Amino acid sequence: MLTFIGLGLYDEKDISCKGLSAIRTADAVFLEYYTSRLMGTDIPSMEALYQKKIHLLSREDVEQHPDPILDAAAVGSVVFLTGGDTMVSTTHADLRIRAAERGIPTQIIHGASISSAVCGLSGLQNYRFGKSCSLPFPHGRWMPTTPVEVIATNLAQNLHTIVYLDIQNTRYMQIPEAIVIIEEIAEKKGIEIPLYVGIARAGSDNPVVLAGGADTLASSDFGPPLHILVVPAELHMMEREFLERFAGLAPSP
Ligand SMILES: C[S@@+](CC[C@H](N)C(=O)[O-])C[C@H]1O[C@@H](n2cnc3c(N)ncnc32)[C@H](O)[C@@H]1O
Repeated sequence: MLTFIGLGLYDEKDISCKGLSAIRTADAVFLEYYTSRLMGTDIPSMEALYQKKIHLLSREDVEQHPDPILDAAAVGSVVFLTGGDTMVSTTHADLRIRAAERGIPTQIIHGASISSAVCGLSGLQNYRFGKSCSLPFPHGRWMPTTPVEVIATNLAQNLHTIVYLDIQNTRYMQIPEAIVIIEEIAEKKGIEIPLYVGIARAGSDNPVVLAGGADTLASSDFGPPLHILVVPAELHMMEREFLERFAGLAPSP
């Protein structure tokens, strides 16, 4: 049996009771820590709560050499852990399909996801979101243009956009840096982005949520990662009021 478990958003205590008991009774525990991370904890604290040794997996382990995970799941009970919810903005559907091809039973135990936390913390209504995008770190002079194209397409259809920010080993893209990159590309393409919402440390006791223009957010201190950005479409009345009350948006004249 291969059980995919979402760990939730911030620390080891965000896991569901169902997820915790599946880990405690598992024969092997694998953790994928490259798509997202629980910044309020560390692996020794997770192992202490789970009462299990964690095997840390790289992207190559999961996407190119998953056989050790599948071999273990063919003969015992294996749990595969991911930050957030396990199938949201990840490629783990592929691993579930590979398990099914080998006749290995699978199940999912869900965790809280940043994609729904964004709606709760910003007041932006979930049914008004278009396609989301990821902003990678630039390589030398190369800058990714796709995220800005996704934002422009969504804005044209009056839809909000989630922008996931890159994680590379222990380097985490932060909101001010992301805005500088997006604004540089948007300017070259003649696209104007009137408003951003930046969210830091969703799921912690002190999340920061700020709404404003590029200059305001690029010069704001959001504190430690993880960070995420939303580019809102035209705001509905209640969305505007929520952002004014909870995210420092300047009241409209
Ligand atoms: C590729 S997505 C994976 C989403 C995850 N599977 C989930 O359901 O939450 C990871 C990105 O989401 C954002 N993110 C995840 N957790 C976050 C948190 N607690 N606070 C702010 N941003 C977060 C960061 O931009 C991070 O790089």
